[in-house]
Amino acid sequence: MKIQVAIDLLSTAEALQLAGKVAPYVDIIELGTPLIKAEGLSVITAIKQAHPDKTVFADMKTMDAGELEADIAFAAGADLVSILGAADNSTIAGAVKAATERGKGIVVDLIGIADKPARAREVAALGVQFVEFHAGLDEQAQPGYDLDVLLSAGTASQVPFSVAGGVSISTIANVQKSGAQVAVAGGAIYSAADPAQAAKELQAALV
Ligand SMILES: O=C(CO)[C@H](O)[C@H](O)COP(=O)(O)O
Repeated sequence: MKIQVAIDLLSTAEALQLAGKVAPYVDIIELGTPLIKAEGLSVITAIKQAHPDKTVFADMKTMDAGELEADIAFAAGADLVSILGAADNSTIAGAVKAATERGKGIVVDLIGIADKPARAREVAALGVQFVEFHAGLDEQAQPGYDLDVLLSAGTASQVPFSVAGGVSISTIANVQKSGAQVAVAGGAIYSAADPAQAAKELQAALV
């Protein structure tokens, strides 16, 4: 299983600093949606230039104009771009077209989707690289939030998937057992007193 650090900070300087600390322990560096909105596509270029050996994930959360939005993120240096699972299939297909032309990949984010396994199977058939089983920050903050529900849905989908939704050192073993290809960790790394140590411990917890 790969580890993806989600950088939900708000400046390129902070993102570069964090990425510099944790890069040795992660496979994928994600530029979070708030970061891209705050800094623009230039943050993607800055991170890719600093870490050309890492997969750079632009969390665009695109809902429309899939081909155009994916293409501008790829042109800026992204290797993977997220499109929302709630988008029309034509939006996802357009993004996959842009990815294919550039030799890159699309990840569909199932945030807000009720029947995640069913939608995962539909979008997998459109040629996406993997599907993200995702409970967003607001959903995680609600009482009764349970990551295991997300993990069970991922396993049931029988398609290549990642998991995002409060993944931490106490849950990463269960994420791996679920069969996920990628564990996404944001706050567990960027809010840690020592982000490099936190990322190192997540990596060391993998079997
Ligand atoms: O995409 C996101 C929010 O929409 C986050 O990056 C994702 O949820 C991972 O962060 P955390 O591990 O803190 O939940």
